Amino acid sequence: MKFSQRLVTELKPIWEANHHHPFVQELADGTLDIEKFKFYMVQDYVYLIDYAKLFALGAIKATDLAVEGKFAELLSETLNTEMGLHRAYAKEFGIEEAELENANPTPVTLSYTNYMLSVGQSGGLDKVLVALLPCMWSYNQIGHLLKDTPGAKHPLYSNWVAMYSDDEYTSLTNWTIDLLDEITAGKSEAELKELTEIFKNTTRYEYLFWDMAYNHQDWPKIK
Ligand SMILES: Cc1ncc(CN)c(N)n1
Repeated sequence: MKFSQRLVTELKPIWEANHHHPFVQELADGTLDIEKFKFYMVQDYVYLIDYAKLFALGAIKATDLAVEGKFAELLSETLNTEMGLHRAYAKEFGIEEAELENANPTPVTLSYTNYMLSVGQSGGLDKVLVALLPCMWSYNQIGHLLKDTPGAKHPLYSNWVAMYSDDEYTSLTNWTIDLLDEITAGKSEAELKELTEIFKNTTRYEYLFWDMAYNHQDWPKIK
């Protein structure tokens, strides 16, 4: 069995909990409170500033030129296309770009990005991949799940659904999954277990991120 198939089989309950989170469900129904979406969008922008660096780490740790180039493409897509969507939303909400960029990360945002970056910096390409993959892969699946829901026609949420179900995003996600399968073929059970733990942690962070956005979880208001 390919390692990617093993991951989704082993982690099915968490994986599906992400798909069924109320934030995602209400996005699909088009009933999500706009204030929750705004809070999410700002936090997601701050998240992506650091997440994009994982692709730079992928390029550093790549052992061939084609892989290095693809990570450069992923970095560029994140900074320009994906974050471009957030900048367009911010404009619509009257949020200045500087405000977006300098927003204070919540405890969950900070912990999630710090975890990924620390795993990515200390490990090889395999660890970079399992750290970053739940983010891409779960959003691509959610994008496809939402393609035929009212959310895909919603005046505000349709662009979000279109971004993550898009062919380009799907093909970059599939490339990343295939690379993981390629470089994990032949690894020992102990190595695969360690990689599964990292993938599990970032999958759980995805859940925490939806929860943080849905419940507006921020730092305590103590001066
Ligand atoms: C928290 C989070 N996870 C995943 C994605 C998709 N790149 C995102 N924008 N934000």
